[in-house]
Amino acid sequence: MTTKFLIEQIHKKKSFLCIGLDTDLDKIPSHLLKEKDPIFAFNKAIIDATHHLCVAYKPNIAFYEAYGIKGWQALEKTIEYLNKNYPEQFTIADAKRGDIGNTSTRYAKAFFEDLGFNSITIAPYMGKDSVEPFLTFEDKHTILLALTSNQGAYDYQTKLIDGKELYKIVLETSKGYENAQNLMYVVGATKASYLTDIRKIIPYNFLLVPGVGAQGGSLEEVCRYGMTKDVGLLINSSRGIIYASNAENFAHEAANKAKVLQVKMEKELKALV
Ligand SMILES: O=C(O)c1cc(=O)[nH]c(=O)n1[C@@H]1O[C@H](COP(=O)(O)O)[C@@H](O)[C@H]1O
Repeated sequence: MTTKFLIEQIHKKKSFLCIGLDTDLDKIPSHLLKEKDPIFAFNKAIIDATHHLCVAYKPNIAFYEAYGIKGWQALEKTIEYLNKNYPEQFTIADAKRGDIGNTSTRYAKAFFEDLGFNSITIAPYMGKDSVEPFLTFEDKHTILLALTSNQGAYDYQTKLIDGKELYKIVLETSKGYENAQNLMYVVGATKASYLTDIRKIIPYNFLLVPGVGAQGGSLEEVCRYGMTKDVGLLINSSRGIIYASNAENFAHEAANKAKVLQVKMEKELKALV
């Protein structure tokens, strides 16, 4: 998917919401457990009920790998369902991969070609040759972890190297990678106050911003400091939407939670024009 198409979808739907499909058998409504594939049944219901309120879905791969081959099959069915029925949705494999070049090439093939995701999250730690294999795919996006939402982000990411924070070095260095136009970055919503500095380094790139809802980040603050004239933001919420209810009408309740965020986003988009 091109970035231009993603921006068009954001304006069409008046939303830059990404719904995280962090599907956990211990948390989904118990009536689904008798389904042949409870993970897919849950995802399908959530997607069908929320697709008009969001522009992206982000399955976190850990939640599928945790169930072995069955989890992997549920992931495959979910991305196939999205690509077939809602091809306008931007899909993110939250896999946080990155390895030596020839291994990264295989990861890229797995998520971009075999599974058909539009994008993947990547850890920058192993450097240029671990990231560039993902960037060679046209109209696929590599979402590099810059400043993450968790407490551990302060262990390394904000540490100074020659007087500069490590996350700033990640941003500046990656701008020089081949096909850097295919880069997006992760910045946690809990780190909104850093966004002014971040936008000085990457004024245009899209940011994937997790951490609103369950982790306590503020959508309004993220928009205040991180929004660009082309929006430039995909704000993710996972648990806060998909586990809104355990009742039979869980998908409807999830849509209600998504709607609350979409309405706030519509307001932010109005202020932009
Ligand atoms: O790459 C991510 O998506 C990510 C980066 C980050 O810094 N923080 C973060 O929470 N995430 C992911 O975003 C989702 C957040 O989920 P909720 O806290 O339930 O909304 C999870 O899938 C996390 O793995």
